[in-house]
Amino acid sequence: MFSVTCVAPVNIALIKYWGKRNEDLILPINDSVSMTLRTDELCAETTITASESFYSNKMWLNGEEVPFEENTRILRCLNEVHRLAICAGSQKIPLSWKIHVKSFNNFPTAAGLASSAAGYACLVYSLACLYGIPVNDQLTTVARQGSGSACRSLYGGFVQWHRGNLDSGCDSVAKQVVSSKFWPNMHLIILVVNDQRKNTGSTLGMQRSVQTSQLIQHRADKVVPERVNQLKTAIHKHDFDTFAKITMKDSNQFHAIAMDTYPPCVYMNETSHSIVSFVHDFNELMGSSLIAYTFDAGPNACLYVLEENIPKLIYAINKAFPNDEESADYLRGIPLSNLDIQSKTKDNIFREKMELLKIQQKNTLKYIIHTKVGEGPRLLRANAR
Ligand SMILES: Nc1ncnc2c1ncn2[C@@H]1O[C@H](COP(=O)(O)OP(=O)(O)OP(=O)(O)O)[C@@H](O)[C@H]1O
Ligand SMILES: C[C@@](O)(CCOP(=O)(O)OP(=O)(O)O)CC(=O)O
Repeated sequence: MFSVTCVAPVNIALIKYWGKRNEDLILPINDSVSMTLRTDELCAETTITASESFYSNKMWLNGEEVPFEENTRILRCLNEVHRLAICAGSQKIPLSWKIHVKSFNNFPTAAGLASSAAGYACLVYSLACLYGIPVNDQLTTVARQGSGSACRSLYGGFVQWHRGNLDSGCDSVAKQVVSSKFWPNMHLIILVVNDQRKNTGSTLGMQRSVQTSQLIQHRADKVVPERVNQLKTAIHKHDFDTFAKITMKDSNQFHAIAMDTYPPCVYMNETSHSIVSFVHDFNELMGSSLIAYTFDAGPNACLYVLEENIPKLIYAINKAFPNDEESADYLRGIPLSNLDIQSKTKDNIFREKMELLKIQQKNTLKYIIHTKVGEGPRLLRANAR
């Protein structure tokens, strides 16, 4: 009996993947670029056991058994890893042995917080560790077939998923742009507006967009290629202002396409839109873009911010989105206590500016997660008995 336990991170796209040119192989119509988050706050943890005595493949997600043999995405990942093991001549364990997969997410599943990205990246990475095959660009083509965005979670830092041109999908791979060490003070504040299961999943939503949106092809052909280059240049130069503008514009364009879909996919809600206004008001008052928002297929806001600007941002969030609770349950993740938020209340000019922010109703945010750029998946344990 062999078993491995691994963790894999979530990634949040700056340039969004939305639309497939091949549904089975999960081949996208455009490149995308993301930032991988550290695993301390958001991760999937997966244990895979292979044994000669298991009769069938089984899987449990967050403690509940879920179908394995009926899930074509999981089967495809397993078959592809087997194929790579054969190609690599790896004979660590017999491919005929059945496996049991147990996976947990330490955050809400299927709520628009990229659980499928962390989950499939963790599954594929764990299979690679189990069968002794290397983690490289080829492995990202396997994670891609679990969930498109999962291919980007196999690397840390900033990652580009190249759409590729081949029908086989061999060139539709993720590659690291820069490691997490390159911009270590890049943090993320997630404003959780709703952590319930969402209405239209990404898979169905983007399928409908490809079929009905007249804007989507223009985005893929004309807008994204230029944006990807500009964003990568901004990352290489540590140019937060440009990084922020591109990120916000791309989030807005993705939601414009979701709305151009027929029937429309409405992912953002009233609170999401008030967060957008808040960020623009804050940046305007500060005289440059200190925060960038992005929204995936749900109402929750991901705010990119440099570490040195977090005290200002948290002060402003508390002002504009007042909350009765200030417990650890409301402010989750990297502790804010060691950040000098109080000193901002003594800065008169800053305080006066913050008086101009529009105040929302109390308790509109459910909770806040503070995290930062992080590394790719890692092996926690391996056992042989
Ligand atoms: N740890 C995991 N291991 C394996 N599969 C997982 C795991 N977590 C989630 N999944 C799969 O991903 C599905 C959820 O994907 P879905 O795209 O609906 O939500 P999401 O990834 O949280 O949101 P989004 O992709 O819009 O950010 C689950 O139903 C399950 O099939
Ligand atoms: C809005 C997004 O988060 C969409 C993610 O879509 P998925 O990767 O969940 O879709 P499938 O490939 O069908 O599994 C944007 C992004 O992460 O790039």
